[in-house]
Amino acid sequence: VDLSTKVAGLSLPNLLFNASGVCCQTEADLKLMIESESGSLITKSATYEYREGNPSPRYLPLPSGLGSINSMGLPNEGYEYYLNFAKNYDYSSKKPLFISLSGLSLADNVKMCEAFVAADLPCVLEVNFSCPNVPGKPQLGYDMEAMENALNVLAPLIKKPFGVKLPPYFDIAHFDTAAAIFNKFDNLVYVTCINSVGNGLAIDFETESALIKPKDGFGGLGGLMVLNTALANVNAFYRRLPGKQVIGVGGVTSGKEVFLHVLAGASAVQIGTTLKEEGPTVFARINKELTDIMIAKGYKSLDEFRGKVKTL
Ligand SMILES: O=C(O)c1[nH]c(=O)[nH]c(=O)c1Cl
Repeated sequence: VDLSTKVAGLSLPNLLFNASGVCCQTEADLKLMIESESGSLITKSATYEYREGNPSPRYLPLPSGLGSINSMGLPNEGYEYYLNFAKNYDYSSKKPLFISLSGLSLADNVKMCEAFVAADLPCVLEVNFSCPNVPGKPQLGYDMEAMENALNVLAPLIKKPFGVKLPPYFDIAHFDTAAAIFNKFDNLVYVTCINSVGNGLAIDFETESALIKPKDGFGGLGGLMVLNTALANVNAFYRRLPGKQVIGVGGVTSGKEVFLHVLAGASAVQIGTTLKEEGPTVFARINKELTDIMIAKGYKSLDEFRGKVKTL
């Protein structure tokens, strides 16, 4: 069976890669991704300056096994580190490169995009709209006016095809409003759904304490528990963004959830919590599981069932 796919004009030998933030902060992490059976790789969201991030514990798998919680606080090496990585990347390799940018202000996003545009590299830029915005204001992805203003500045600046990373939405009117904004930008060629489900709280029964240190224990939720929200966001934007693509992420533990993400409309599928817990061998395992599922169901390629989720 053929697990290859195209996203933003890039050809991926298979549809799987890392969720931004997992196994992608340092060159050592990114080397593990290059050596893995993933079809691509994306860097940790970059800010203009290096960031240490929040105090630990700041990421934990949940005792229930149903997912994870994190309040990393955007730890990253600073955008020039990833620009340098992108300049030295072997673009003749079969794995295309995605770069995630998450400026703490529109001005920072502009400066970082200008630097990448000036370098004119084959990697694809993805702007993270789930990034913390002005304190006291909602994250960019939940401020529709601010999101449109940012795209009015960044889309023309980036010029080439690019993508955005979106928080989960939970209201049909929000899917409609967000999609109407994205449809105004021709070079916004894909959306990645979903980022973690924001501001969950994990409490330990024995110690009666929050599990993570930052933000009184509040953090983004990932893993199997967010699968159905992820599938809804993938399918909602698949239906609303004709001519654009969706990268699905959220809740992937096996080939089965990858199959569901593609049924919902995903062109590629990212793995976060399960990659963090299992390591990069997860890609070989899940590619095999998906292959077995496709053989059992009689599909030879992803196109045969992409977006074909039935309704009753
Ligand atoms: O705390 C983080 O670094 C973080 N954590 C997430 O779950 N999603 C993000 O986009 C970011 Cl930027």
